[in-house]
Amino acid sequence: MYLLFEVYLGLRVVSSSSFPGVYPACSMGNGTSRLYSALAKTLNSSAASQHPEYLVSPDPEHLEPIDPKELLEECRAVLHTRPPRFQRDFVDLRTDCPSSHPPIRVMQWNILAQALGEGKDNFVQCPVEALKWEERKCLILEEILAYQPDILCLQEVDHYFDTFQPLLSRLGYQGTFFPKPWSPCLDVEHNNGPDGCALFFLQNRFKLVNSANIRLTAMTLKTNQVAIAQTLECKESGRQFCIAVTHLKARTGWERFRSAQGCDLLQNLQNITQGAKIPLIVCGDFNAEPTEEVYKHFASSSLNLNSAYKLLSADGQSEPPYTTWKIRTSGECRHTLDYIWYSKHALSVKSALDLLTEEQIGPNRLPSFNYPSDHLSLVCDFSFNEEPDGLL
Ligand SMILES: NC(=O)C1=CN([C@@H]2O[C@H](COP(=O)(O)OP(=O)(O)OC[C@H]3O[C@@H](n4cnc5c(N)ncnc54)[C@H](OP(=O)(O)O)[C@@H]3O)[C@@H](O)[C@H]2O)C=CC1
Ligand SMILES: [Mg+2]
Repeated sequence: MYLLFEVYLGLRVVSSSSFPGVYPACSMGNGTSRLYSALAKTLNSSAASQHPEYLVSPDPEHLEPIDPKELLEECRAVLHTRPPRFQRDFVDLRTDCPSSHPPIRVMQWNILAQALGEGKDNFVQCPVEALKWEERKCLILEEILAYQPDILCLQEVDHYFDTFQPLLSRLGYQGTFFPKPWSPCLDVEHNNGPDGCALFFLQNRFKLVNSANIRLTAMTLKTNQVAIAQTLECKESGRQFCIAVTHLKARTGWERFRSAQGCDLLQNLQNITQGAKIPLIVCGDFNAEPTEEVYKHFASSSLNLNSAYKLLSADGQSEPPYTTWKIRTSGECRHTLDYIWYSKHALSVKSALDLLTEEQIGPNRLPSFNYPSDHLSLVCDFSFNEEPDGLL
């Protein structure tokens, strides 16, 4: 017990990237570490903004494995006064491509930075008690443990080194974090450090071949938005693929900026996949509806990408009606902003997790006592097409 309440500190590890214009990846592993504290409640979170603990990572050799069931039980004990989890089902998208290898389950999720949720987002219908980190982190972990993704692509992570990295590494994941250069979290009093993108994969399923932290540019200018791209090799099949996570610039009026960031990301992914010779999965909060230019760039790219969640629609051509739904002072915001793009010739989507219904979300929308983020998680099971037709 008390798995949730252990906190680790360690040393920063930097590995080099072979891709031009991209930053070296700050990946966990190979560091020195020490067990730091027993109770998370003793964590002085404001200290994280004075000392860059978010740049350090622990030594996995010192981490005891956790039984996921034990962690889930612990989460449920913390959440016992809350309403039960929403039921969401996987929709079978039967393809004619039987695969001899187990599917690759990918989760895309903007988990809502704690500092932004409490200090900046203005969720006027969400009680502050629903946002308490000690409980909200359990709702996030419960969601991850419920679906057990092989790969986890997260945005707005501002509790990487004190929560997700130590716990997920003990569940068998290898993680990488790339904070935003000027995270708005840092403007919030008692923040826990910058937010950023995080990418986790199960070490027993994949071997890391290459990792790149990318600071996105727009019209050649460096921006505040980032991406992580990793080439992984499946241990079962020996096949390689590239997985990327990003969080593009938010807000209306920034459509051309997002479009430029998308072009930069596509260019980086072209280089990394050698012109899509390696199959690609791109997860992200694009902060863009399907009508926006950046969406169209991805849909028409020479990387031959399709958006997985379109497959849930009757004709396979329409994105879901929403992936985020919240009420701010400015009013109700219901948008489709989150996507899982994949190489449509090399990969098949075997199933996808259905979204929450309007009834489940409820009149006060998200986040809520039942659901920890204003964005829904997206989860897909992918398989490699057995006989790629040569056009990835
Ligand atoms: N110190 C410095 O010199 C600099 C500081 N900064 C800081 O960074 C901030 C901007 O960073 P940037 O990366 O461009 O931020 P973004 O505009 O991309 O938004 C940051 C976050 O705000 C959320 N958000 C979106 N819409 C709203 C809204 N209407 N109200 C409240 N929150 C919203 C987004 O969530 P979601 O994606 O879920 O919609 C996102 O995570 C500045 O406000 C400043 O604090 C930036 C540059 C320099
Ligand atoms: Mg947000």
